[in-house]
Amino acid sequence: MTTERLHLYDTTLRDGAQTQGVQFTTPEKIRIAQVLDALGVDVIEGGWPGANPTDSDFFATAPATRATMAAFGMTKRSGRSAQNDDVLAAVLNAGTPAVTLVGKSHEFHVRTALGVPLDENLDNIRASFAHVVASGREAIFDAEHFFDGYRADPAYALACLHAAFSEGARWIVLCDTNGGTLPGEVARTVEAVIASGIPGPHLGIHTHDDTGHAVANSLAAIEAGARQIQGTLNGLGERCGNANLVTLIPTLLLKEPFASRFHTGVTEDALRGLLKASRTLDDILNRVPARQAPYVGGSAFAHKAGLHASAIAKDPTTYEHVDPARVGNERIIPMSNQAGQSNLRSRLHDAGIEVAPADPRLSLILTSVKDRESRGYAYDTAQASFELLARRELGLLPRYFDVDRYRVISERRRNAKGHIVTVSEAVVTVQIGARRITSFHENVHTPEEADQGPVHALSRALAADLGELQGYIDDMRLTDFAVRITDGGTEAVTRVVIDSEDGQGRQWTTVGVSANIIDASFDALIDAITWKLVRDRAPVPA
Ligand SMILES: CC(=O)SCCNC(=O)CCNC(=O)[C@H](O)C(C)(C)COP(=O)(O)OP(=O)(O)OC[C@H]1O[C@@H](n2cnc3c(N)ncnc32)[C@H](O)[C@@H]1OP(=O)(O)O
Ligand SMILES: CC(=O)C(=O)O
Repeated sequence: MTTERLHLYDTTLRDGAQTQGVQFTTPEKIRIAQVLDALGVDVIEGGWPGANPTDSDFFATAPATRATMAAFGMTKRSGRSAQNDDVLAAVLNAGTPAVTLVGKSHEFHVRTALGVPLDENLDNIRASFAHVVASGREAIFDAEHFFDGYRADPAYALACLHAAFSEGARWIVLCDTNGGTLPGEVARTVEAVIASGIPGPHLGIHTHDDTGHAVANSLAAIEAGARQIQGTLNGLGERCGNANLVTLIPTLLLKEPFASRFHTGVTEDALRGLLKASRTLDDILNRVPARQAPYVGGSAFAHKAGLHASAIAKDPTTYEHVDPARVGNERIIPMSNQAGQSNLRSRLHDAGIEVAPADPRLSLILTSVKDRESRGYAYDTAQASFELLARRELGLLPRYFDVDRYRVISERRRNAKGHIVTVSEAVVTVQIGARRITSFHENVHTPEEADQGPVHALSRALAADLGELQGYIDDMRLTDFAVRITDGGTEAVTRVVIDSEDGQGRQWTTVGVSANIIDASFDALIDAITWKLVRDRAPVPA
């Protein structure tokens, strides 16, 4: 059966750059363009040349891509010709094969934001697209506020679309700029646009997520006939973001009615790189990946409840809508107070520990997990701490070292130049086999330096000298440290969760709980080091 082509248009580098708190550098934009190209999108909108130095630099140094590169700008301003509009000239001068111009299609915005007569806006759209088309570029019209405009004055909104289309625009993109439209209305409006004479294969959809419906609105537009979908990686974008391509792409490839009616430029193989593409963007933005992101989130295929884990062990399709491997994700059966023996045996198996179903120690481990969770621990993320707990109950945890004592002091004072600094000192004494080792670490930092401080000093002192074990932990690094005040039964306690990684690319999470934040951190640090020693099969010191 032949399928119809859907075109994916990415605007991470333009609308995504309008996300509050996001500021890409040129090298970052280049890297993201390469990720998008490898994924298989059709168009990469690189930014607005002339609007800021980064976007101009990007187009000057843009990587060669299989995807079509588009420069973004706006229709010409009133009072000058398209040829003499310097903003439009900068967009065309970027020399991209495609040019996207945003223009008004809502009479309220023409009157209020532009302050020009309605006919003049139509003339500006026509003149702009005639100019872009004459320059030999693929011309794309982003009809701003189209759905609101159509609701207010359908004839005028449609006239704006036809002004661009009649001058040769290849794509007419209906924008839900304020993100307030719902799927039913999107579908009806797209059908009306097609009925007005703009065929579906020339229609695109650009949605925002202000009601949480950006993806649903895009799908509604496709079902109604639109054939280009605009969106961003991880749903970046102005305010609440744009339609998330990381959600849309697998939906279009794996879900009906889309999978059997359409195809895109994304191959099955590239789809398996989806999680990596999403995480690369998080890495660049220094963001913690959203656990509950559809398809690619760390929890997207995490089966926490005992009943789920039990059925998953029999057949994963019982609780999974797609195979996680198809999007590069994996199944997790976490441990927690919601778990049963199926979760437990699955986690132990992942850790290389086989325990027979009837082994009474399974109940002891479960009881211990549930008891500790009631005191504030959380093992569904801290899988490494869970593994150590289980090994302890099973008598499989080597005794690598004992901590005799630690001391931490934090002092705020003025340094010799009169600047305020915080000095954190930590001393740790450990017993390793027959040796007793005392290590010291001091850091001096400004009050704003969040990655320094007493816990940092403590972790450095602890990892400074572990005798013959030192070689096993030298490549270890703490990557995240999260503190939460939680209700541990009768009173509030502090839960510290630490993420670590090593030179082999392994990442693991540990947890510590105490009324005292330093104690909680210390326990999580000890678990982090111990897990690394267990995984590296370090010999127990004599
Ligand atoms: C819906 C969207 O997300 S569209 C993309 C929006 N993105 C951005 O705005 C980011 C990049 N923008 C910028 O760097 C700047 O706004 C620039 C360089 C484009 C323009 O800067 P300035 O010349 O200082 O203008 P400013 O940003 O204050 O206002 C925009 C002007 O463009 C006009 N304008 C807005 N849309 C259009 C349009 N589609 N066609 C023609 N003119 C327009 C406005 O009426 C306003 O004109 P005015 O100054 O005469 O009132
Ligand atoms: C063009 C665009 O980004 C919008 O209308 O939302």
